[in-house]
Amino acid sequence: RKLVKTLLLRTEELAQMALMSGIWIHSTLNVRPRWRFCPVLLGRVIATFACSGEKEVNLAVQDAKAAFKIWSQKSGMERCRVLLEAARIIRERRDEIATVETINNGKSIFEARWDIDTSWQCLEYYAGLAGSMAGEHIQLPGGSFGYTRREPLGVCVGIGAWNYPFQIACWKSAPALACGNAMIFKPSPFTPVSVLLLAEIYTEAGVPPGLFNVVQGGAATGQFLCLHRDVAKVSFTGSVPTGSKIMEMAAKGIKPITLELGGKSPLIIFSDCDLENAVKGALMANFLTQGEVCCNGTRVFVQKEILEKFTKEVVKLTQGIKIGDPLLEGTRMGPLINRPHLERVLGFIKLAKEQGAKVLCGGDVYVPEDPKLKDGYYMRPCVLTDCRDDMTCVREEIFGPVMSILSFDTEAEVLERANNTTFGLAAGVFTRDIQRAHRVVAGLQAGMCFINNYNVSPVELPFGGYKKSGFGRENGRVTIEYYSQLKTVCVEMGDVESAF
Ligand SMILES: NC(=O)c1ccc[n+]([C@@H]2O[C@H](COP(=O)([O-])OP(=O)(O)OC[C@H]3O[C@@H](n4cnc5c(N)ncnc54)[C@H](O)[C@@H]3O)[C@@H](O)[C@H]2O)c1
Ligand SMILES: NCCCC=O
Repeated sequence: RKLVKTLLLRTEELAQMALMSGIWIHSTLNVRPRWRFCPVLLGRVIATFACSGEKEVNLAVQDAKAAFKIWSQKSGMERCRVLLEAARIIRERRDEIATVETINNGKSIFEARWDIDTSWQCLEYYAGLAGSMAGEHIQLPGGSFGYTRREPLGVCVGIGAWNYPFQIACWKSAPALACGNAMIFKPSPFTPVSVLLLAEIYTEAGVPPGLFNVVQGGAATGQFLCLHRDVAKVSFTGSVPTGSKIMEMAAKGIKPITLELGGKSPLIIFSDCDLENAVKGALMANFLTQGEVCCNGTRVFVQKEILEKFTKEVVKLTQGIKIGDPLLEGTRMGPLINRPHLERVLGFIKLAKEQGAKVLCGGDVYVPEDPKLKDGYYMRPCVLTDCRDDMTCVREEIFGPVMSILSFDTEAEVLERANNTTFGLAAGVFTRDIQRAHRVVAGLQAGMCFINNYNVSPVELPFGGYKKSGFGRENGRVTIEYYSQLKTVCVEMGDVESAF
């Protein structure tokens, strides 16, 4: 807790520095237990974080177990009040948290505020459910009966990706805490800062000490958490390869897991769509958070009749996206997370060109005029056309601002092509034909489907993937199932009828 406090002080300094100079954090250092890692700001180290090793993970689990004993005995309404208070504090500190998140990740302050909104909304939503969680009463012969109790799992672990650091921590911890669990959260070492504010806020709202604990570090720290015998569940957000490792570790302890993994989602634009909305939807589907969004609709299938018109409008709007200092109100695209990732994304574009795609705009490094931003990992958002289904840019998750446009003729054809992927996180359809919209969505192999919009995140709706995009859900009522277990109690009101 002492460490967290020190880091919180550091976070305040960070926010101050950011406000003064318009900057961002990036961290590219190797992270191993007991090593220290340093997010870097404009080439300067801005904070130093200690990686948690086995000893620290054990301490966090020990604290969480103690807190669980207290928290799990509280009534749903008592938990509800604490979560509502935490939601209120997040709302009150929205701009401050958004500023820290912008520094943490590089996304525009405009967008970071949306993330903070979907964060406090999530806490409010599960606060509302906490008080109404209940089991069933089942009548049996002879006056006997049974009932079920919905019980928490124990100490849950949350492991987060770097693209939505604060939001991911809230989407995992809110349902976990509402169900009566404790949570230990490990953010990505690229974005270690903002979740510390969440820990502070939960404490201020009244959760017992240790109930929401943050440990810092990378893969090794994550492994200590996943393999710990007293950890009851792991909820993971990240890439498919890491998700597969989490599954292996969980299998050793027969632990339930939630996996929120990557995607290569289709966005289908039929010729009868409202073109203006479809164009706006395509930008929403591709360029939020510098394109570093798991559910992005990066395979944009456009019906041939409107291909030219749609493409022209998309390119026009894409070229108008304001790139720059993410802390400025007018900016809509900041720098990518770090240099290796920027290079990886540019590599995908190079390969796309080699494979026959045409770059209609962007796809190159962007150097802002402001000299203090010159070392940022900026690129201009890219629209690719002449794409084919077999190209690497159409098959693999790029996780950057790169939209691939493909054309199609018929509904049956596009549905087959849209589903021809190992991923299944999201999908979108733009059409004015209501029957077609629902018919196509029913045929899409994706967990989160949008009709006539894209990448909106109402916390009331379950979010999660099909196929290699994972399983389990975040948000919505169903997530209660993933953070609780049912105990059945069978009550005999008569005498024992013995076989012996
Ligand atoms: N489906 C979703 O909700 C969702 C949301 C955001 C990001 N993502 C996906 O996340 C990926 C990008 O995020 P990333 O680069 O941070 O992913 P990543 O898999 O590299 O890392 C995710 C987290 O796992 C930790 N980790 C790495 N190796 C580990 C191991 N062996 N054991 C335990 N923990 C380990 C990392 O430190 C980090 O905290 C993309 O594929 C994106 O699509 C999915
Ligand atoms: N707003 C939800 C984004 C989750 C994926 O990256």
